[in-house]
Parts: sequence; structure tokens; C-alpha cells
Amino acid sequence: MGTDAIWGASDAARFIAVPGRDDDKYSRGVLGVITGSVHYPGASVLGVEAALRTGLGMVRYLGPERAQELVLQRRPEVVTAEGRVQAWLIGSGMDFAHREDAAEARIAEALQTTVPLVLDGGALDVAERSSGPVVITPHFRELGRLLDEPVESIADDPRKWAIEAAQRLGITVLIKGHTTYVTDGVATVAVASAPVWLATAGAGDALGGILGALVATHSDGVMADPSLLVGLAATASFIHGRAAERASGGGPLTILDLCESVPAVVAELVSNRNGSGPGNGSGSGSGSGPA
Ligand SMILES: NC(=O)C1=CN([C@@H]2O[C@H](COP(=O)(O)OP(=O)(O)OC[C@H]3O[C@@H](n4cnc5c(N)ncnc54)[C@H](O)[C@@H]3O)[C@@H](O)[C@H]2O)[C@@H](O)CC1
Ligand SMILES: Nc1ncnc2c1ncn2[C@@H]1O[C@H](COP(=O)(O)OP(=O)(O)O)[C@@H](O)[C@H]1O
Repeated sequence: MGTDAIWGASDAARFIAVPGRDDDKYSRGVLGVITGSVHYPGASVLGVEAALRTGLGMVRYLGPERAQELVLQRRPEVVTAEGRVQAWLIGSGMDFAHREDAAEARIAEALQTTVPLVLDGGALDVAERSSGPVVITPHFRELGRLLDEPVESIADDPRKWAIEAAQRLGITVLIKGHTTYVTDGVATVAVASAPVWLATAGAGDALGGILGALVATHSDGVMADPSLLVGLAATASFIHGRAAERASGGGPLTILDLCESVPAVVAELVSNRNGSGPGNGSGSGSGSGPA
């Protein structure tokens, strides 16, 4: 693990944007979501669920039709109309090698905006087409494919390869594992808040939703200073791990149980923080970031 700072509760607390009296759903931050596919519609439900439970103004879900239906059945507050967004979450539940045509068209539209991108699963390669701030969330196999490097090399030293990817692509990289590393090639932090029971399908899709919500609620701040993505991604991983711990209670967990635990984790972070961080009483328009 080297000498990386271990991201803790007091660090994470500074990256929660608490709504203020004058906020509305638009000022808090809207997350556009392009996830899911014919084979993996469930990833859309998990990411959207996790984003909503992390707290944000609105989710616009713009994935495939069947996934839209499943998302709306679970979460009728989601909007499926196009419109302005402050950040995009793209790629969970998509096939890296074979993106559906409709998804490709949606991604091209999303790239017309320059708002921050959270790229997961089958959309990691979109990073090189973006002109705005980007954070990617690969596991070691996905990073191997993205960099065209042997998967074994990445598994042996995920931290080194995350830094290499961040520097090569000029983006922030969160590489998932029992210890998760987040780096922009300059600063690197480690997060180890998750129980081993979290190694279960769909866990990464929920992480994408949590991170999407945090980025959407700090969009202006990220646009002004993309280095904030390191703290936001580490915070997402911290919340994800703590929520998994609550859901697990020392035993197996399901990902919807993890999502249900997220609001209590966020509330605990907010109640324990001292003073007023810039996320306090402000939405995405504040440029909120670390105190
Ligand atoms: N409920 C859902 O909709 C879920 C969707 N998911 C999505 O599924 C897509 C693929 O994700 P993965 O993490 O599976 O991609 P991986 O790159 O880990 O795996 C790709 C393929 O390689 C094979 N493989 C990988 N590791 C293997 C091993 N140790 N032994 C045998 N075969 C192995 C598997 O057949 C798998 O289909 C992503 O877009 C992801 O978001 C997953 O998150 C699982 C849940
Ligand atoms: N052994 C482990 N201990 C703790 N957390 C783990 C472990 N294995 C995986 N995780 C976490 O679970 C999540 C798995 O994500 P991912 O590999 O994308 O799975 P999926 O594609 O099925 O959603 C990541 O957040 C990762 O950090």
C-alpha cells in the first residue's frame, strides 16, 4: 500500500454537498445516466438506486428501453426525458467490446457537453474522446483491456498501473479491489472500508451511482478544479464500503441492501463533521470541495 493516505470519515465528510434553503432540484445537481444493455439491464437499476440514495437533485436515465422500464418500476422519481445535466455516469452494464448502436449515439450526444464524466464498465475507452474532466472506475481486468497490458501485471500492482493510466490519459482513475486506489497521477489515496462480502455481482454498478451523485453535486467545483475528482472518488468508495459493512453485519449482503444503507452513512458523515465545509448548505453551483 506504500505511503498513500488512507481515506477516512473526516476526509469523506468534506465531500458531501448538503442542500441549503435556497436549493432546488436543479441547483443541487442533475446526473445523466447512460448505463445498461440488453444483457445487463440490472446494472442500470443498481446505479440509479445508489445515486438517488447518495443524494442529488435528479437522475435523468437515458439507457435502453427495457432498462428504462425497470428503473422506473423501482424508482418513479427518475426522469427519462433529455435535458440539462451537471455530470454523466456512463458504461455500467455495457459490453466493452460491443456497445449497442443506441448507446453509442447517446454517448456521442453526452460528449457534446463538457460536464464531468464518470466512466465505468463498457465505456472506459470514452475517456480519450472527452474534453472535460473524467474519472474512470475499472477493476483490474478492465484496466488491463483499456491499457492493452497483461491482466496479471495489473493484478500484481494495481496502484502502479492506476497511476500509469491516469498519467497516460490525463484523467482520474479509481481501481477497484479489497483496497481501492484513487489517483490523478499526482495525488494517490487508498480506501479500505469494505468487507470481503462486497465481492459480489453488481457492487461496482452501485459504486458508479454513488460517485455519479457526488460528482453531479460538485460539478462546478470539478469543472474549475478537476483534481477534486480524487477526493470525490475516494469518498464514493468510502461510502460504498461503509454501506456494505452496514448491510453485511458480518455476513452476506445484496447490492440493494447496500444501497439502502447509503443514506445513513451519508447522514453519519454530515453529523460528525466539524465546522462548515464548502459542501455545507450549497449545491452544485457553489463549487463546493474540500475545506
Ligand atoms: N446485474 C447486472 O446487470 C450486472 C452487470 N454487470 C456488468 O457486466 C459487465 C461485465 O463486467 P465483468 O466485471 O463481469 O467483466 P470482466 O471483464 O470481469 O469479465 C468479462 C468476461 O470474462 C470472463 N471472466 C472474467 N474473469 C473470469 C474468471 N476469473 N473466471 C472465468 N471467467 C472469467 C467472464 O466470462 C466475463 O463474462 C459490466 O458492464 C458490468 O457493469 C456486472 O456488474 C454484474 C452485475
Ligand atoms: N475482496 C474484496 N473485498 C472488498 N471489496 C471488494 C472485494 N472485491 C471486490 N470488492 C469491491 O466490490 C466492487 C466490485 O466491483 P466490480 O468488479 O465492478 O463488480 P461488478 O462488475 O459485478 O459490479 C468494487 O467496489 C470493489 O472494490
